[in-house]
Amino acid sequence: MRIGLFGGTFDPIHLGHLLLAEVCREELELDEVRFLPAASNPLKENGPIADGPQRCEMVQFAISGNPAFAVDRREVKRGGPSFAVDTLAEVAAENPDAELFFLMGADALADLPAWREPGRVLDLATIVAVNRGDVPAVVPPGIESNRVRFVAMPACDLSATDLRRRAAEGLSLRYRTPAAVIAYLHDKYLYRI
Ligand SMILES: Nc1ncnc2c1ncn2[C@@H]1O[C@H](COP(=O)(O)OP(=O)(O)OP(=O)(O)O)[C@@H](O)[C@H]1O
Ligand SMILES: O=C(O)c1ccc[n+]([C@@H]2O[C@H](COP(=O)([O-])O)[C@@H](O)[C@H]2O)c1
Repeated sequence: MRIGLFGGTFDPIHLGHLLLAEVCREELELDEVRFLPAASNPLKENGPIADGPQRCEMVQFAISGNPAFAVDRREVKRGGPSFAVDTLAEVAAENPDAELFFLMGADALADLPAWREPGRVLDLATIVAVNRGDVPAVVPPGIESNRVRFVAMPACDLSATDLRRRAAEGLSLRYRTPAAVIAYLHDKYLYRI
């Protein structure tokens, strides 16, 4: 079993996330990709705007109908800063025969040396890194390059920040995130000011 874990704040999930997961699934022949909404990113000063259950629900809507994608709510249930090493250790213990892959964009790879126990993260999972828009993924200093795989994704400029801004300004989110997510945002009046 080859399991991809895709950690993110997903505030909200957008088509860049879905495309990243799909190109990695295909390229690395993953049996499944588990989206892992973080309770909060330990390196970010400001927490997410939508709460954990809301971000999980949006991910669930976005991936519905894709049998290879799943949402894993453990970090939101655990609460506090979400350290990848804790989650990977749990998933590894639950799936002793699985090979784990942790998916991320170039910006997240650049931050990896600042994560908790990056060496142990690399022992537990192969890192799979994609370009973020036109910015290529590059192995940062101190990270063992033979534990990182690169996957090329069609450049996508979308960010959750941009979606939140558009939502606040009442601009269209159509084709930036799945329709069911847009409906949920409208319904919950999320990111409006
Ligand atoms: N357009 C994109 N192209 C490639 N990777 C992306 C893209 N958007 C997000 N990612 C990656 O997805 C993961 C989760 O990202 P996150 O949920 O923080 O979204 P974001 O769009 O970066 O959010 P924000 O704008 O709030 O910082 C990270 O590894 C990030 O690099
Ligand atoms: O483990 C850590 O120390 C660590 C530090 C920063 C970020 N992360 C994880 O990296 C993932 C991407 O975070 P984000 O906020 O860029 O979407 C998400 O799963 C975070 O929990 C993990």
